[in-house]
Amino acid sequence: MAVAELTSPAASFAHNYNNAHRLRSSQLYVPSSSCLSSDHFRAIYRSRVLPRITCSVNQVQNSAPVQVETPKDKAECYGVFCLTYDLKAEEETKTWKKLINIAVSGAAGMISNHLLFKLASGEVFGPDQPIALRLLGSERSIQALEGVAMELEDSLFPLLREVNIGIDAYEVFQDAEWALLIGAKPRGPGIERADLLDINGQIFAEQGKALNAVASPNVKVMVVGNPCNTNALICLKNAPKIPAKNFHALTRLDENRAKCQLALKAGVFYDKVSNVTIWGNHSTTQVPDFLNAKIDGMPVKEVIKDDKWLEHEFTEKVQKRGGALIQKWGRSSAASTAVSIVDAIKSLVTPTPEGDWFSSGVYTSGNPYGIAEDIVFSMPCRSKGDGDYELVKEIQFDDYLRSRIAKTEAELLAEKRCVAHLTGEGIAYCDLPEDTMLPGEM
Ligand SMILES: NC(=O)C1=CN([C@@H]2O[C@H](COP(=O)(O)OP(=O)(O)OC[C@H]3O[C@@H](n4cnc5c(N)ncnc54)[C@H](OP(=O)(O)O)[C@@H]3O)[C@@H](O)[C@H]2O)C=CC1
Ligand SMILES: O=C([O-])CC(=O)C(=O)O
Repeated sequence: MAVAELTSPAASFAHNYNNAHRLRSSQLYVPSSSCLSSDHFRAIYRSRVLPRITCSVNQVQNSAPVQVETPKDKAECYGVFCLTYDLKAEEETKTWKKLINIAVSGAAGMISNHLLFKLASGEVFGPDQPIALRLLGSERSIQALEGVAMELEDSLFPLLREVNIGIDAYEVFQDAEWALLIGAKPRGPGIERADLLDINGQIFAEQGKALNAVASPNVKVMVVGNPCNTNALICLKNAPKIPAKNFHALTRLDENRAKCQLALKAGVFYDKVSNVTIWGNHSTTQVPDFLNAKIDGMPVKEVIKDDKWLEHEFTEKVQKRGGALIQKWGRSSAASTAVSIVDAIKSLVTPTPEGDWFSSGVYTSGNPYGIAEDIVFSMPCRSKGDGDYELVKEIQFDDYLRSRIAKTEAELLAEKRCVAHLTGEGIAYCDLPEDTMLPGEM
C-alpha cells in the first residue's frame, strides 16, 4: 500500500505525548489509518524500526512525497497496545499476576480468529492473568493481521496489555512463554502427503530454531498446524535448548469429538464422559480408546454393550469427523478447534480432576506403554496445574487396542522417516502407508 510522509504537527504531538506518557521507545509510528486530526493521535504508535509518521495516500490532501510501504520485518506493537500502562497502580485494587507472553502463528487464520479473543478475555489463563499477544503472520497475511489487531483493540479487554504483530519468528517469539503454532499450509488438491510433510515441516523446523534462540527457555509449545504430530517432532528437534517434554501436538479436539459421540450413544450429557484417551496420530489412524473410558464413572463397555459399534462406527466417526465437518461447512473446524486449544492449555495450567486424565500428543521418551521412542504420540496425561504433565500409568490394554495402537505408531514412524532431513537424522525416505490421511481428508 502506498503511504505518504507527514511532518509536524503530528510528529511534535507524538513527541509530547511520548514524554507525557513515558512511552517505552523514542521512535513513534502512526500507521496508515491515522491521519491529520489530533484526535487520531490519541493512539500513539511505537516502533523500533520505523521512525517516520505515515498515513494513507488517499487520505492526504497536500502533495507529500509518496513512498511504497515496505513489509514489516520486525514485530511491532499495535495501536493502543503501544501505550504505556501501569500494572503497579492497578495492583492496588486488583491482584494481577505477572504478565505472560503468548506467541501465536497463523494468527490471521480461521482458528486464531476464535482463539485470540478467548485468550484475551481471560477464559484461558484466568481473570487475574494479564497477557501480551505476539502474533506471527507473513507478507501474505500482514494486512489481515492488522485487521485482527484492530478488532482486539476495539474489544477493550482489560487483561490484554500488549499486541505485537510481525512476520519474523525470531522477532515475534521473543520471550514467549507459550507458543501456539497454528499456521501451516492446508493440503489442497494435488498435494501429496509427503509434499505436505516437507512444506509444513520446513515451517516448523524454522520456528523451532526461532523458539530455541529467543523464547523463554521453558516455553510451552502447542502445535496445531497439520500434520501436527510430526510438525511437533520437527519443531522440538530444532529446539534442543527447550525440554522436549514442553512440546504438544493438539489431539484434544479428537478427545472432545469422542466424548460427544459416546454421550450421544449412551443418552447422557457429555459431562458424564471421562477418561477418554486418543492414542497416536492426529490422522485417520488415531485410536479413540473406549476400553479405559468411563460414562458416569462406569467402564464404557458396561454402559454401551455393543462392541461392533465401538470398534467400527464410533471409531471411524471420530477419526473422520474433521472430513464430515468440511463437507457441511466447506472449510475445516475452526471454532471447535479453538475451544479444544483452550481446553488443552487449561488442562496444563489447572490440576487434573482426581481420577481423570486428558489426551495430548507428547514426546515418547520412557513411556510406560511400550510405544516406540522418539516420536510425538497422543497419550493419557495428568497435570498438577504447573504447565507440566505426567503420563497415566493405570491403563488397560487388550488385543484390539494394541493392534490399533501399532497401526498409528507405524504411520508416525513412517512420517518420521519422511522428515529425517528436517530433524537432523540424515536422508529422508518416504514410504507412507497408502491410507494415511488427515482427519479433514475424505
Ligand atoms: N490439530 C488439530 O486438531 C487441527 C489442526 N488444524 C490445522 O490447523 C491449521 C490452521 O487451520 P486454519 O486456521 O483453519 O487455517 P487457515 O487457512 O485459516 O490459516 C492458516 C494460516 O496458515 C498460514 N500459512 C503458513 N504457511 C502457509 C502456506 N504455505 N500457504 C498458506 N497458508 C500458510 C497462513 O498464515 P500466514 O500467511 O500468516 O502464514 C494462514 O493464515 C491447518 O494446518 C489445519 O489443518 C485444523 C483443525 C484441527
Ligand atoms: O484436516 C484438517 O485440516 C482438519 C483437522 O485436522 C480436523 O478437523 O481434525
